[in-house]
Amino acid sequence: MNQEFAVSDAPRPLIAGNWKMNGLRAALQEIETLRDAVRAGHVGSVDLAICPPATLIHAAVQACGGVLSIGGQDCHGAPCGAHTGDISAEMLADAGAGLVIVGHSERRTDHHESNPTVRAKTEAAWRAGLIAVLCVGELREEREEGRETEVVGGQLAGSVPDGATPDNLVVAYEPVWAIGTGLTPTCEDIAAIHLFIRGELVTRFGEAGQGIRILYGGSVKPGNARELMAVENVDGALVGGASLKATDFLAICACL
Ligand SMILES: O=C[C@H](O)COP(=O)(O)O
Repeated sequence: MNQEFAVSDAPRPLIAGNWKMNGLRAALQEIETLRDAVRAGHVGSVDLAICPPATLIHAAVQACGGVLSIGGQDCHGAPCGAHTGDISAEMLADAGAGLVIVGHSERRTDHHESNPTVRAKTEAAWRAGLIAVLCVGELREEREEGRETEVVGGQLAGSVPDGATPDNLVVAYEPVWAIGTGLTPTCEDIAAIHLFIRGELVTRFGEAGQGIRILYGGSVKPGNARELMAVENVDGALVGGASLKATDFLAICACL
């Protein structure tokens, strides 16, 4: 690693909330609370994003007043066509989204999404001008077998297209066993796998790989965020449950 670059030009942190399948229109109040906090100067030098359900994206874009990014939780690889129930990256962009989560473990599990599928979705995001927040992470048994770098390395190699830059890609490391469980890896374990991911990105993309943000996700809460966000090569967080309430989300942001 280029230590001088890492110290002087560390990426600006990103705290992204993934609401998953939660949120009716009343939840837009949470977006308004975040907007007001940013406008009041209560959020420091950190980028904020919320990925609500697709039904709320357009309204969330209106509610956020341009002071935080709104994103999708998934997109199809094609721009349009006979894919009932799916949403294209172009549709997300048309609704005002600036980013989209791809390859979340809940999509990889529930919808059997493979690495080539995630790669196609990432390319679709880029085609539509969106930042792809690409998720990787091992299962509990893979961690217990000491295979986490093998698994994550395979996901990166298979899912990340050529041409990644800090402006079009964010990687989110989310150990599947830590999602929604209240469990988190140790800081040493997070440091080790984030360093591994950084190395893979630099090997493949050169200096651009130094600037690609690597988020940690999995049971990030106000009570543990400070310690998790202080880990080297952790450039922010992908937050699930604790992003549903603006007060919790802002408390996490305050830890950076
Ligand atoms: O996308 C977010 C992650 O799946 C983390 O969810 P969680 O914070 O509820 O564990």
